Amino acid sequence: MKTKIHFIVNPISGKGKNELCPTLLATYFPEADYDLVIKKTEFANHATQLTNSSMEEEAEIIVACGGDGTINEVASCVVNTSIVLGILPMGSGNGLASNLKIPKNRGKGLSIIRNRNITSIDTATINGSPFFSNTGVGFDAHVISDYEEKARRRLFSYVQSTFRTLKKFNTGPVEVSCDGFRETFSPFLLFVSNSNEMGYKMSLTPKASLQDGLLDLIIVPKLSRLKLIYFTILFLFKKHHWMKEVKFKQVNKLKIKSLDDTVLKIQKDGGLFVPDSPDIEIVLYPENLKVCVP
Ligand SMILES: Nc1ncnc2c1ncn2[C@@H]1O[C@H](COP(=O)(O)OP(=O)(O)OP(=O)(O)O)[C@@H](O)[C@H]1O
Repeated sequence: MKTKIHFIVNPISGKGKNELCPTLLATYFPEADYDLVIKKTEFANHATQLTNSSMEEEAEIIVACGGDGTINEVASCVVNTSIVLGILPMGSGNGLASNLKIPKNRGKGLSIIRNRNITSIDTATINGSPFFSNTGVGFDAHVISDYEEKARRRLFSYVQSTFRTLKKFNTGPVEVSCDGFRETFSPFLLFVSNSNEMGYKMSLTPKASLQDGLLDLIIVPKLSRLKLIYFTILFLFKKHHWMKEVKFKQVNKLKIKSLDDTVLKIQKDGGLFVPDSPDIEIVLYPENLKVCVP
């Protein structure tokens, strides 16, 4: 029996113009042993439709070829099934791939899928919608909201969005509750991560693990301009835990309530997510996604 592998390629992720060359694929997956299908996404969320049809077509491995957004769309379908997720990083940040030590090099990425060294990782949901890397309701969500209006998916665009957001960022008070902990504050950051990397090798939660059955929560209340500069410098040097205002927690579920009843802006795996209510519930599910790793 041939192994069925389907590749879902997001042509616009990262620098764009992503393609998978069938001749290159054939050198890693000989026709005698593999049944390969390449599908290209044509619009946002198309990867979900394509993955669902690949599941009906009985693909055993479905490879997300893109960034964290594409992985989110593919993995949201295969989570809790025996279907294995493959990852070929083609995004801008590639946070999850980097945490899993999957390199950007196309040949190395294909070898990892061919070797079929499979592990199970934790996943999580926010108001029932899956995420795999991280989610946040603070500054990061507002940056992503600004970034999504721009055409170019580059590091420089993130930097531009960050500066624009700094000028206008404002959020109302929220209440966070988990495991006997309850806190009310107006967040600069309220960031929940399954992975130890956000992309571009940057991390707010360096102790997070994809296999510890826990989500890493970082809480930073609104800061004065001077403290914000200090936080940014510490963050760039991975020392933001030095600031007394920065709190970390490890939880397996938490609730966030918007106290002024506004529906919060949410960032989920680097994309904007609009919840249907001011009340947010985040839940971790241990090791329910199978992934090819080095
Ligand atoms: N043909 C398309 N046209 C427009 N948008 C698309 C198309 N195909 C996929 N998308 C959308 O592109 C978005 C961005 O994809 P993705 O997150 O993979 O790339 P990225 O943002 O460059 O990488 P990263 O998240 O790692 O920084 C996804 O939300 C996806 O729904």
